[in-house]
Amino acid sequence: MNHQLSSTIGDQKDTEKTTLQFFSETIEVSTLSPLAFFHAGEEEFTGQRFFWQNPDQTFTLVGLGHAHIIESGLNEGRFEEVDQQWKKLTQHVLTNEENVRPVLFGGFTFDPANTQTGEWDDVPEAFFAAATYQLIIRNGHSYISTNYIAEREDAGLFQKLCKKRDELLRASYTLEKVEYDKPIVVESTEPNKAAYLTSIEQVTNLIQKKEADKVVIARSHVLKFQEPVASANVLAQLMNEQQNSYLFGLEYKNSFFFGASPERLVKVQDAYAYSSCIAGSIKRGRTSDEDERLGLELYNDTKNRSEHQYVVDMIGKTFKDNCSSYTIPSQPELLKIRDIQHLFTPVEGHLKNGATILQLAKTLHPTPALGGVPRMRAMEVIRQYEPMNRGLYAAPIGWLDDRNNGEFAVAIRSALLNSSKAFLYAGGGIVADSTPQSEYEETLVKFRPMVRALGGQLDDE
Ligand SMILES: C=C(O[C@@H]1C=C(C(=O)O)C=C[C@H]1O)C(=O)O
Ligand SMILES: [Mg+2]
Repeated sequence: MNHQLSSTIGDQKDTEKTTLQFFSETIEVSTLSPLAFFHAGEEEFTGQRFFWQNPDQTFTLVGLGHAHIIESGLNEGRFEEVDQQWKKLTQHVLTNEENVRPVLFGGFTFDPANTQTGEWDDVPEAFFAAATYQLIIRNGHSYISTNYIAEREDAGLFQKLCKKRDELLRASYTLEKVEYDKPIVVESTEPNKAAYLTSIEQVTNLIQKKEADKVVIARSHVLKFQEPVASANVLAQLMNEQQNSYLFGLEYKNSFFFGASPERLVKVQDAYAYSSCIAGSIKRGRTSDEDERLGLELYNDTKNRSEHQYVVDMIGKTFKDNCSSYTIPSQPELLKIRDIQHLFTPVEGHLKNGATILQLAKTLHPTPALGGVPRMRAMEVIRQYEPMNRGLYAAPIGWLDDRNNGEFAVAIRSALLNSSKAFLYAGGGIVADSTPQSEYEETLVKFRPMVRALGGQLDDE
């Protein structure tokens, strides 16, 4: 591939012999199902795959195999560590296609200071990967990049990688016809329901005593299946059922963390940044009349409006600090997705001072939509009262390239699948006038997308 590749930074001859180079060769292929491509990697790359699709389906990303992983165990400094390592790794990118950049995909845990043990014990505080085989589908074009990192070009390795790429591609075209059966659930439990209900009462009291303004409390729901469930199967269900959401999936060892989130944390495209304030919730109606009535009820409800406003204030301040100009509407709109309606305020602006997407993610996380106000006090309250460790749930998940473009969603409406067991997560914003029963019911609505995808029982479907 030597003669086709050109270095994006400086002259290759200037680089020291020991410098690592990022070799990336891209081919454009005919329209390809991203799910089939993901599935094609099952035999060889299970545990080393990722999947991402944005809500309007203009950008899809699939990774098979790890060309490189970046992990961090740091509490403070994990965002910076990922940022620095990625910059170093992509200092010398050699590519034949300037417009398809190497991508890093992964996520952060919600709270590295949480010490509760459980299903997340293995997972580092930050886990990111650059894929050996990276599929990007955008504007109707499908590109597969074959990536490896080495001190110098390795023609033998590259040839082997290309052979495998062609096999994966052929397998993908056959796998497009696969039909996926819903998993069969044999057990469904709410392991910490009582503890959750008590915690809502305690946290509401504490807020009434002005120890905090808002705290988001979550809980889990556990499903067990007749047989191990494949990652590709749950992605297939999400692609069918959860349009208008970020669809994401990240394999780590024997686990698969996946979800369908409506919530953008941050997107950066050519130094322009976008975020979204999403907080305040009500179910969908069974008829359009009922749906409209519920929407109006949500819109005019002081409890939900206050939950929402804390998020607007905080994200608005972040944009004020980081942008030369930005826009934030003065009133929220309603965001309607399959099972739920939310109050929604979009925010966008021109970045100044060259803030990186990871710096913005660090500043924004956790917004009061998932943490609370004041932030530090809310985190302490969550650690003390929430009956679990969130792991990657409610935290930033997404991608960035080597040119500071990228996008992170907030990993809600999500679950951790481990062979024939899944942990589903949902929470809600607690303010002074919250009540345990209505918060519990709100989490039931938020569990629905994952329960549906995994073949669980929904009372009205
Ligand atoms: C915490 C979750 O969702 C968040 C909490 C919301 C609320 O309390 O109204 C709404 C949207 C999300 O920001 C979740 O889905 O688990
Ligand atoms: Mg709420």
